[in-house]
Amino acid sequence: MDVLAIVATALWAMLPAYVPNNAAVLAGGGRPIDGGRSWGGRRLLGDGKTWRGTAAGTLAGTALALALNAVYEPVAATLGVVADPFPVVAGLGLALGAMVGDIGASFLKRRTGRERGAAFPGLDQLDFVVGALALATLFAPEWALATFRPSVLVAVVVITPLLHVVTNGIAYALGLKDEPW
Ligand SMILES: CC(C)=CCC/C(C)=C/CC/C(C)=C/CC/C(C)=C/COC[C@@H](COP(=O)(O)O)OC/C=C(\C)CC/C=C(\C)CC/C=C(\C)CCC=C(C)C
Ligand SMILES: Nc1ccn([C@@H]2O[C@H](COP(=O)(O)OP(=O)(O)OP(=O)(O)O)[C@@H](O)[C@H]2O)c(=O)n1
Ligand SMILES: [Mg+2]
Repeated sequence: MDVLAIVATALWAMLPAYVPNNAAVLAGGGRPIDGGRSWGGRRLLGDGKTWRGTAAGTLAGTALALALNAVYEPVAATLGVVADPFPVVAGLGLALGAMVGDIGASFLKRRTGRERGAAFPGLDQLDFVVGALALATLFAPEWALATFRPSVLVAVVVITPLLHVVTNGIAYALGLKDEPW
């Protein structure tokens, strides 16, 4: 695979894991998943992880995977994407995994004394990637292992932090987030 095909495949395959983060920001808020509970004097997760945001993110990512399948032939082939269409369980795994990874990162951030919204460079950019790849591999092992070959994984790990910084900057500029990370 040439570099362009590797990058296009990484972006294409990760879209159902990227968009949940955006959807959660747009639809987030409401009752926190941890119900306000604390552990060791600090919140379990914090008010940044809500049921509505998690549900919206999971739905948006899964729906996007199915939408991408609908345009798979003309778009993926043109972009040089080397991946099979998303099995619905792969879309679900990517989307739910992104949310679970982000929730896990919030748990760790609270345990290390970071308040809600505090930056944790590296973790903030890759938490949802770990969750998405883990759940996609769990739910759809054949598709995930065939799609996320080593070269594509390297592209995901390199590109995602850049995308995360840019889109968080856009969200902050648009007033959608209180901090640009
Ligand atoms: C191109 C297609 C098919 C879909 C793109 C769908 C889409 C919604 C793009 C919007 C990206 C954007 C500019 C959003 C800004 C506004 C917003 C709602 C931001 C809020 O989210 C910020 C942040 C929150 O995450 P956090 O909780 O962890 O802090 O979101 C994190 C961002 C990412 C995880 C990465 C986002 C990247 C994308 C949404 C995809 C970018 C799309 C491409 C690079 C093109 C796809 C290329 C190919 C070859 C398919
Ligand atoms: N499962 C989720 C994830 C995100 N969000 C919404 O998206 C915003 C941005 O998400 P993120 O940056 O991950 O949360 P933070 O507020 O920074 O909280 P934390 O410090 O726990 O990351 C959150 O404030 C929240 O409004 C949500 O409601 N539910
Ligand atoms: Mg944050």
